[in-house]
Amino acid sequence: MNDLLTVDDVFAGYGDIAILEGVSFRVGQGEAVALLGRNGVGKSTLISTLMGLTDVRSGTVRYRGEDIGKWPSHVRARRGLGLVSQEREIFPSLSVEENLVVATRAGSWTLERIYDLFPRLYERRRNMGNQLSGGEQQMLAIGRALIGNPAVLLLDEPFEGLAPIIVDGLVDAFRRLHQEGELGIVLVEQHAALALELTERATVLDRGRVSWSGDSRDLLAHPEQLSALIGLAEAAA
Ligand SMILES: Nc1ncnc2c1ncn2[C@@H]1O[C@H](COP(=O)(O)OP(=O)(O)OP(=O)(O)O)[C@@H](O)[C@H]1O
Repeated sequence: MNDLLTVDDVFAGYGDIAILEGVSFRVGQGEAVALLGRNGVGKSTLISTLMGLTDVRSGTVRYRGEDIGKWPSHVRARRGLGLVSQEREIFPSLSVEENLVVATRAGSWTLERIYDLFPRLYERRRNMGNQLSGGEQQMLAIGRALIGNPAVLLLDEPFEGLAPIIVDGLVDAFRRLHQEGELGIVLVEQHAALALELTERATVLDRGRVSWSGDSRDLLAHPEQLSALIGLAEAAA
């Protein structure tokens, strides 16, 4: 498989605070990788590192084989890294459609294709960003990332805080995106079992280091190992 993103032995953090200590990670085209671990182990920091938003002390981050360590985050976004952060980052005073239009970059993702994936956004296209439910905001955040026509989609806890029926809809959309096979997807998720069902491979972090990396099905088949890695409550979620 062609790797889109490759992280090799990265040490990174915020100013003098070291968070990631020797993390290696990769995602290829058409592949979904889960990023798991207890609260505060560095999952979001790794996503931020991929986007160029942390201070990298050593190690390399490559995109399509090219060292992108010096690329600012807006260049990474323009070249193909699409981020859906926990903050969602939609414009509250723009309509749904305007939010999508301002994020558009040329490629196969168009307004029509976004509305086909999320019919709810079509129904709400004239609503302002601040007039949306949490689930609709998350659909819009994912739509905004997709219409930027990324090669890699980075999803930081996309199902967090949403009602089960809304999560089901987002999970369906996730499966569809994955089946289309165009994107590399990184899924940060607290609900480990769900994340493992949705992905081929998983990386588990523990206090800034990789504690496990391998086939998602293997970890799903060994609940005792999963709970030892990430805690009983998270494994059962
Ligand atoms: N901007 C920041 N400046 C300083 N420290 C930070 C910053 N952001 C996060 N941290 C710290 O980095 C560590 C890792 O946080 P991070 O958000 O990456 O963990 P996480 O695994 O994503 O956790 P969660 O599941 O709770 O989101 C934590 O100790 C956190 O307090």
